[in-house]
Amino acid sequence: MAQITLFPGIEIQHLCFDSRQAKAGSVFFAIPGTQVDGHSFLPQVYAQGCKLWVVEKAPAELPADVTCVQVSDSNQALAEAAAEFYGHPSKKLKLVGITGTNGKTTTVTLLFELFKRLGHRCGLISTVVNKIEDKIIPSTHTTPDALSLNALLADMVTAGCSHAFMEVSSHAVVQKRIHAVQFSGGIFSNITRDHLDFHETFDEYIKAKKGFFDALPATAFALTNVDDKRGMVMLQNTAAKKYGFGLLNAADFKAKIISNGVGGLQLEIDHQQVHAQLIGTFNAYNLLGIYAAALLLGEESHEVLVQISALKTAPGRFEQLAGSQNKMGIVDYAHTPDALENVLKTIQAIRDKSQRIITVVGCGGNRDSGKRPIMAELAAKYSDSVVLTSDNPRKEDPELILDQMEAGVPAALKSKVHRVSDRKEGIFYAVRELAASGDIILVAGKGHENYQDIQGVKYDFDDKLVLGEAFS
Ligand SMILES: CC(=O)N[C@H]1[C@@H](OP(=O)(O)OP(=O)(O)OC[C@H]2O[C@@H](n3ccc(=O)[nH]c3=O)[C@H](O)[C@@H]2O)O[C@H](CO)[C@@H](O)[C@@H]1O[C@H](C)C(=O)N[C@@H](C)C(=O)N[C@H](CCC(=O)O)C(=O)O
Ligand SMILES: Nc1ncnc2c1ncn2[C@@H]1O[C@H](COP(=O)(O)OP(=O)(O)OP(=O)(O)O)[C@@H](O)[C@H]1O
Ligand SMILES: N[C@H](CCC[C@H](N)C(=O)O)C(=O)O
Ligand SMILES: [Mg+2]
Repeated sequence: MAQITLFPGIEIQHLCFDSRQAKAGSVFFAIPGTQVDGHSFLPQVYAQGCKLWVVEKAPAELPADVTCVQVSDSNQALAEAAAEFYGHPSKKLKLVGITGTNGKTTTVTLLFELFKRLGHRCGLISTVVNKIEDKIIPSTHTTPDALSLNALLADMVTAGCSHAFMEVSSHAVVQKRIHAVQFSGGIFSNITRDHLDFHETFDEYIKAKKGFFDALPATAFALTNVDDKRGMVMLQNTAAKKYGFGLLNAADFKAKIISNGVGGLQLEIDHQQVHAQLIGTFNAYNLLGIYAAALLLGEESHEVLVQISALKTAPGRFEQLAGSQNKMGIVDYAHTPDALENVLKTIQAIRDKSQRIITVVGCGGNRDSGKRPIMAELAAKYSDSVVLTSDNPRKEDPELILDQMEAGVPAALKSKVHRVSDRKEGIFYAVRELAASGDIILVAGKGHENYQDIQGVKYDFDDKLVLGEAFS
């Protein structure tokens, strides 16, 4: 029980924004959503005994025993109430958020593992999993809704955590999921096309990410990738202390790649050499980003580098699987054109030239359709053979998604491309029919995911398990 500013003098037992959870003692926030309008459930919540409402639009008839507060933005009101209800847990933690198209999960996972190694009690909020120290809490979103987020942060405080690392998605900024959450630091990884189904234009998508930095307090640090074209723009209006990291341009934190191979990356950071187990130039950025964040949080440079060398890749991110006949499998979450290009370039750079690259890739349904032809073209450009297949078709027809992908493949590359809409059959075809001894099979797009969403039903599916089966 707690009091919140919206309802002075009333003891609140519970906050909710889903009518199905409303009961006596709850405050119900009516939110206009993308599918339905939360205001249409007001009669239902009343019938369930919930008489404290927060609305954007005043109801035509208000029962006499209901206290209704009208606000201009229910999402924002919910975020403020959630922070109050849970006692502003973010202020009791060193909370660092990261935004960007790619690298968020990798960065927060590495930061969480690094800070545990440095002796701190930590929390993690990510696409793959949420954690309070070693306790696992399943993740449903990259960034949880404001209520779940504040509840999770409060549990971290109760568990004695000093630090928490979380992903900040562009959806979360727009829907105010992080409004009223106080960050000690913000990191920007990069921005390339994605989610244009939701944001409509690339400018809107950039604006959403920038909104995270605009809202940081002066006490926080804002750390940006200066090698990204939009890196400086992100920090233009922030009150936070500004820092940059990069491999190419002048920056507060700089790194040089000494070597990049199957065994990992050899980097020079701050005139010190460090060997990391992660592979690829994009991971050099992720590693430099976490090094910079660690120093900005007060950690000692040498100790940080010692611990960085022990870090392993995040689940489903460039995970390697050895197969029969020396075939090598790589499972990676590349589901954007930029990520796919980076991963394929990395494989090209580290492979032995006799090894051919066979890529299995699809594009999710009910998501940005503009990336489909681009991803198929990139797959064909950088691979010796490609199997276009399904990746969470959701409510769309998988064959139509494949038609859109195939349309992006230039005529000269068409002979490399095969089409097998069933993902399991696609992986088997790549491993058993297309790959020869020693070849590399990249299975891209689903990484850690353990389901395939077809028509709203989530069927068990794990790229790593299927790949293992195909190898056996
Ligand atoms: C597009 C989007 O972000 N949608 C999120 C949004 O839902 P919505 O606006 O569609 O809500 P809605 O279904 O129209 O309902 C409107 C309101 O009515 C309420 N309602 C609904 C039904 C009912 O019976 N009673 C009731 O009260 C709902 O609780 C809601 O408050 O608010 C919901 C509650 O917080 C989220 O679960 C939902 O995430 C959906 C499932 C989703 O797929 N989101 C993805 C796109 C997402 O958020 N992705 C990002 C980024 C991913 C990445 O790049 O990593 C993420 O952070 O995960
Ligand atoms: N710094 C980076 N720059 C570009 N690509 C990257 C970077 N880090 C990882 N990738 C690629 O992007 C994929 C997704 O990485 P990761 O899961 O860390 O990103 P994310 O931002 O959390 O994605 P999502 O928005 O789906 O949660 C990886 O599997 C890899 O292919
Ligand atoms: N967070 C991203 C993940 C996409 C992963 C891919 N497997 C897909 O389902 O499209 C999204 O929801 O758009
Ligand atoms: Mg993520």
